[in-house]
Amino acid sequence: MTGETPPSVPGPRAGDADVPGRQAPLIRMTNGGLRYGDRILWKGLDLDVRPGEFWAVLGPNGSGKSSLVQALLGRRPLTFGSLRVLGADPRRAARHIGYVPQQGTAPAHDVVRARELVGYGLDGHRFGLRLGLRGRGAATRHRIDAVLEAVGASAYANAPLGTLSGGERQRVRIGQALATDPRVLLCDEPTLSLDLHHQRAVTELIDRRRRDHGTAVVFVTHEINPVLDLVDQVLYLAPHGHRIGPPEEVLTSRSLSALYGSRVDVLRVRGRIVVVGAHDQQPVHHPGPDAEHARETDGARP
Ligand SMILES: Nc1ncnc2c1ncn2[C@@H]1O[C@H](COP(=O)(O)OP(=O)(O)OP(=O)(O)O)[C@@H](O)[C@H]1O
Repeated sequence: MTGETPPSVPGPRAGDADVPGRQAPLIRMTNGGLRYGDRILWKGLDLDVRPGEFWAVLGPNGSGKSSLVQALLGRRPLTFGSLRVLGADPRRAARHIGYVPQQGTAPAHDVVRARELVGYGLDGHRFGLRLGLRGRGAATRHRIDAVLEAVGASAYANAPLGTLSGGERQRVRIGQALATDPRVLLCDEPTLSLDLHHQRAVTELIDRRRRDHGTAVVFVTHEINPVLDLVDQVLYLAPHGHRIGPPEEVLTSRSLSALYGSRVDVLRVRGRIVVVGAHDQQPVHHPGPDAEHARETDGARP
């Protein structure tokens, strides 16, 4: 769709060789870390996000989930380690990354019409404003219409964003993120403050994209249950380090108690996960330089 050749993906990491047929990662972070001033948000992160995978990023307020998304977008350089997206510096891969931000528009976006916002996605002007759709070719207009239809937003294509409900706006934003045919989709709490019906609609749109096109999804959320059936890997960022693995390995009482440094109970009730004692509203205090990552001490990482 973009007419550009995407940057190539990296070769195998040590250990990949014993997994025949495994696709090369679209995102590879090696020993990644981020620090603001003297505060380390996270460090020692090794991520391999492969085509079609759905990653959920969980953790309490202030644990650095959005900062991780900013790093993957190439807006926030890592303090430690290395990051390649489609085998390149993330800024070079930006054209192939779709980004769905949190609810709540910048006021400047309120007057922008839904089809204009999708148009910015097509132009690669996802993060700024451009004026009007005049001068665009018929092919572009058709593409915008097709995207709006795919996300179920045709009915309000010409409505200013400020007049749409939260759920309607999120559909349009997903359209904007999908407009360039992204190979990686970064979603920062895209369902926050949506009702259950709209949460489901939004996650279905994202899931359909990865199933139909092999787009890798990184999905930041405070609420795992609406996406639990979709998740391949969880990255849990917490006060005492981080943990990576499938939900059944990461979301356990033992694992979360280690991550929070206090007793946390994980209960499974009718297919839902209930976490008791994780103090999600408590700001993260920072691991000192000698703090071990829970996944390193736990010894249960695959
Ligand atoms: N540019 C910055 N300079 C300094 N500190 C920052 C900067 N951006 C974010 N922070 C701090 O880093 C911490 C992590 O922020 P971030 O938004 O990544 O957390 P989060 O896990 O997404 O939180 P929430 O769940 O509340 O959205 C916060 O304490 C925030 O104040």
